[in-house]
Amino acid sequence: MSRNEAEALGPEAIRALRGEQSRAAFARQLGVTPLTVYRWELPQAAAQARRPRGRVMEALRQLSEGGQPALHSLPRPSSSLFRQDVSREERARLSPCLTLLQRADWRTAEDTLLGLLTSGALRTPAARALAAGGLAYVYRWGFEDARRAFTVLLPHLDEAEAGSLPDAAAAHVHAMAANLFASPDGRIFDAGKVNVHVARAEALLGPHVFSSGEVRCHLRVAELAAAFYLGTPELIIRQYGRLEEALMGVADPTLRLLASDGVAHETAFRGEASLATRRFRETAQAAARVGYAFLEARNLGFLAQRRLDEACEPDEALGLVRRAREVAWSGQLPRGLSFVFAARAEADALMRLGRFAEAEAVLDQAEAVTEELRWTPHHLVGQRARLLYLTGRYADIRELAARISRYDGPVQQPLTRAYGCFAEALADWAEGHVQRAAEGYASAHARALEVGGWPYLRRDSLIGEVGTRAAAFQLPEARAALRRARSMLEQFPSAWHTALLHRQEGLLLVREGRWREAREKLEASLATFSLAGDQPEAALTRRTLALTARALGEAGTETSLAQSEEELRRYGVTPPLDFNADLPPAQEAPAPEATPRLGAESLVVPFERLAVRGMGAPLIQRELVAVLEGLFPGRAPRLEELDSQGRATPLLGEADVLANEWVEFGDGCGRRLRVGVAGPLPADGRALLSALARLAGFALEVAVLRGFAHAEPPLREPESAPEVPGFIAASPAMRKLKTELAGLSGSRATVIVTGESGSGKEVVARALHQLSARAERPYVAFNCAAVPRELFEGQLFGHRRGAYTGAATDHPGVIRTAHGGTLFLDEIGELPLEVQPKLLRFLENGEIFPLGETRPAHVDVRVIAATHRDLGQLVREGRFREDLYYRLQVVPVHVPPLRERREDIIALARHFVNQLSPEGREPPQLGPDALAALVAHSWPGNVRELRNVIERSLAFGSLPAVLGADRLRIIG
Ligand SMILES: Nc1ncnc2c1ncn2[C@@H]1O[C@H](COP(=O)(O)OP(=O)(O)OP(=O)(O)O)[C@@H](O)[C@H]1O
Repeated sequence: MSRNEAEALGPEAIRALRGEQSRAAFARQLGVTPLTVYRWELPQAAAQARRPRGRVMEALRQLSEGGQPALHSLPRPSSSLFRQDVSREERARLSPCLTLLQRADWRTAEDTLLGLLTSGALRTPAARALAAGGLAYVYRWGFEDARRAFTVLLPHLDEAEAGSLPDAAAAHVHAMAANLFASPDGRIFDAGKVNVHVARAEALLGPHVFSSGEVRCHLRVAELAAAFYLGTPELIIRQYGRLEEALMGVADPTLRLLASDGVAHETAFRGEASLATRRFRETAQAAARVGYAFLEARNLGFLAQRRLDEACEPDEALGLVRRAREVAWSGQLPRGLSFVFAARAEADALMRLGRFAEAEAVLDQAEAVTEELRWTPHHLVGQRARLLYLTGRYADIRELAARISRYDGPVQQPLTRAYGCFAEALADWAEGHVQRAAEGYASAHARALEVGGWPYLRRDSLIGEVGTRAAAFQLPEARAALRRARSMLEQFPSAWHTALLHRQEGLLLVREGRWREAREKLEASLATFSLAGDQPEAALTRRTLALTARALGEAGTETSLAQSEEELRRYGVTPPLDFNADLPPAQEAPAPEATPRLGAESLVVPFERLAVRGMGAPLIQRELVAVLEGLFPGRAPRLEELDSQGRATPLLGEADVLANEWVEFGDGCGRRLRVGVAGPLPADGRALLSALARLAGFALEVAVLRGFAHAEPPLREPESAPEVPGFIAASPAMRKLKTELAGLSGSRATVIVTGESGSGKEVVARALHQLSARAERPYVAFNCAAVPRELFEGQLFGHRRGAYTGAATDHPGVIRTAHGGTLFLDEIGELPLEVQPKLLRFLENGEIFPLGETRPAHVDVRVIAATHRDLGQLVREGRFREDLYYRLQVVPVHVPPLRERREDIIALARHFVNQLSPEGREPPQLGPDALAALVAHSWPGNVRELRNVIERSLAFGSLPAVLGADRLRIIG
């Protein structure tokens, strides 16, 4: 290379070549570190200044000639990069710290790292950042203290953002930051920032970054935690399996433990309850072996809750929580959200033993922690409300409800309000306002669904709704709630909740006049509560049972009633209102006509047939019907699937014979089925039908567990996505999209809608608004491509009169106009570069600076952006800011092109024909040839093109009765 060329690439030339790119981006392009670029740009005389040499110089020269650097000819980044950035001495000092972290020896690691950072022994920025990252790791994962961790990491995060750290160190810092922003602490938690830092770290990761497998695993841990704390099931589902996959490349034992904790939660969320229990147990045990107190305690708390759901003895759960307290929370570690979860299990266990005062003290402690963390109080509402209910403090439940509904903290606000609604319903129920209580439970359920599906609140609300609807004599509604509650319990099983549901069902059966079946349910409830060691609830069920027996005119009921009430008094439980007290005494239907008795031996062969392993679901269903045909000849057995409203879809059997003896059952994955025969059946015939249906239910569940049937547990009932007027979604892809939109309706998360031009992005945005809790507030659409650059900022953020030439009046700006509602930013890719940081700021903290105003304005707006362009490409071209890009990607929604969802074509065409036909005239039918032509076309202009075709066909000539293919004139 000539001397001239070398001189041409002095600091100035390099800065010019870099242009608007960050040092990190420029360095990545050349395969060097940002520090190297920084040194190239120093004045030649500076001590640290360097000049590019060799193949890097060659690449720079290609760049300066307008070409792309031939990256393959550059030295591949290698682990030596780390050697360059951190001196040999520093490495020797840092490496033992890594070992300490891997051994979960937090105290020594803290001492050593603090010593290194304060002694001045680490001089390079990379070494200091790595040490600080390690210390933050100690605080976050060793001591569950995200705030302290943050303070340590923050200065280095700034360096990483500024591009002044080498890639490897910056990747580590971003990964740690992602984990901190995913911490359950109301002052810190920010899912958008998690996204940003995950993306930054990922962009920097490469084979040259030491322990990149570990960093990736950390990123997955952060993403999963953020999804959980944000509480959006769609986001959680998106993470399924990713953490486990990332774990495969990890050797670090501490990190493996941390990740297995996340995997256990994911398993629980998927409804694989027993596997989740096993994972919590294994993680707790493994953490105990290495002396990792925080993780042991945390998993013991979850294990205790799982065991309570599985109906273990409360003493066992208390033992688990006691151990958790011993290892972590008797002064050793600060109390974070893990403490709250453990305390919740503890309070639950204590209440089962009737130790209400102790339970209350535990709940008080836990509540103090949530307040300190500025975290949502909803985790404790269920336990607190139940405690108040059992001890007869109904006014306090109302007070609790009001307090929860007022919660205005930063996390899961709508969900917390839904819990408030739940507590209010309980207060109504306790005071006998059954109708209002039923509505309250229904509304808590609906809100939980709206804000992302929350299964546990839905389960509890549905159980409450069964009893209250029954008490209010709304029997079909009670049945519908029962069906949905059972389906929820199959996906999120809990023996204790099943016992509660049985009791509610008992109440419903009484109201339906089916007293004997009610007794059976109540006995089942009693047995399960006793199994779960819940003495007060068992006593309550015993009392209900005694009341039922009394109504049936049985002898000795007064004694058992008195005994159960005495037992309740001993525990300090106030007996609730007896909702059946005003019913007339039971009058059971006469015994059906005598038919031959069915003995136990008649069960053997049917059981054998149904219990054959290896059958898939369709075979089991057929076998069930065949078995019933054999057992009940001439009674035309049928099998049907039910939706939550009780609407039946026939699956098997003769549809034209009336079946009137039905038994409902579940397939263990949320589907409700029913099997019926023409009745009436004798009592033992009905018992046999029930037994076979149950067995078939188990067989179906086993088939699913063994992988003989495909079962994606439905996360919400299929009818949960309500209709949106004018939004056509006939294809499976669009129906799924609509369900997703309904799931997102309660969150404020920014949504980005992508899809080809004319595919319906704006329609999707509008539907999302209409489905959301903001539906009654403004929806404002703003097309970024339609506004001249110079007016852009004023139009978006508002301006005062005279703020710039031409601003003749005050303008509130579209953001303020949308306050409380939704802002749709169409063609976001056209957003001028200079406006992008301002929009980013608004997305991050809801603050805008209108032109000409001195103070920022706070606005509550949910932003939906849309683009038909490849934003990633715009980022690479430097036309769209990377940070804004990641900020927008919190919830991406893709609208497929029309050619990929042909099932929508006819539905859309009919919709447009109806919409565009002149008013007062009968819209024409689409002829068969027209339908065929519509379906055959490839629709490059998507739905817009389809709309235009229909519009054109209606515009010319008189309106025919049938629109034929000739009138459509599809072009192309
Ligand atoms: N699912 C749908 N149901 C009813 N109408 C639809 C649907 N999808 C699209 N349309 C109609 O098709 C036309 C184009 O839709 P829209 O403007 O939402 O597309 P877009 O993807 O935002 O287009 P662009 O990228 O050009 O802005 C509109 O008239 C809209 O009403």
